[in-house]
Amino acid sequence: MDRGHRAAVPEPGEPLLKCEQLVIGYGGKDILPPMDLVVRRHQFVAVVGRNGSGKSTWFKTLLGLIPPVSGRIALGAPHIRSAYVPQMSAIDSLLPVHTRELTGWGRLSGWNFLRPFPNKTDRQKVEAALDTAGARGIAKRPFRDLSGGEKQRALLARVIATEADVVLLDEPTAAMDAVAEKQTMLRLCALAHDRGLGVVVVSHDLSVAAEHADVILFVDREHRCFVMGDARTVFCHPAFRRQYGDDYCHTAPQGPHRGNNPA
Ligand SMILES: Nc1ncnc2c1ncn2[C@@H]1O[C@H](COP(=O)(O)OP(=O)(O)OP(=O)(O)O)[C@@H](O)[C@H]1O
Repeated sequence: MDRGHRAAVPEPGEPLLKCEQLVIGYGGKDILPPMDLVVRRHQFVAVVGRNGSGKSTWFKTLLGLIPPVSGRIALGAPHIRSAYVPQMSAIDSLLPVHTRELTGWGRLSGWNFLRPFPNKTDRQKVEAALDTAGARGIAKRPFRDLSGGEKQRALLARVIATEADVVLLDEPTAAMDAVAEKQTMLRLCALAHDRGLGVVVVSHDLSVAAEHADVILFVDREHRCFVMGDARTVFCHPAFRRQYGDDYCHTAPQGPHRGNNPA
């Protein structure tokens, strides 16, 4: 298993996003117990769990799209900004825009939507984001004509263009082939480790999550629990084995528990 890129991983830094006794759910009814965790700069967090376990609900709560049942979400500092890539099924595929324009939307905030990117800095940031996401080859193509994996690359470019401090990506490689998935995970690693973002990714590919993430968050709505730690800590935990069996524990890469302690 390729873990060479970890050698240069800096220690997790400044807290970006904090969950303090956060309880998520719908209509005031919780689906998981209270959660305390911190997403830090330079950290790549993978969120795993069976279908319906609460991963997207957690993301939506972090983004303010769903109110918490109780507890608190806090930014590490007032200037911290977050950005989100939803699941593919949540994206309107009929969007009448090209990839470059879509990436430019990542630069929109406040009243900026009134000007179609005349600003040189914005244009440069968009081009850089297309390169970073590996989306230059599809920059001129209409979003609606792209394949599923290409659409995901375009959305990655858009989220990079935001220059957010913490990015939340819900299954960003679900439609990609194995090569594109690996490239994308390495790009996300570079965003975290080299550029110092906090990167949080929902993934159903446990091997890929184990290979790339510094920290794994396992969510289990059925048994109302979650486990957080490095791949071995999580994959060998009884709660995880109850859902996924023992195989992942036997093959889990060994690595330091990077620690993601409550604030
Ligand atoms: N608006 C809603 N009202 C009530 N329950 C909901 C609502 N949206 C989702 N749920 C339920 O909350 C639970 C968690 O859903 P969520 O979408 O967070 O799961 P997930 O872990 O992201 O699943 P998947 O891997 O399939 O994307 C599910 O049982 C789902 O049916």
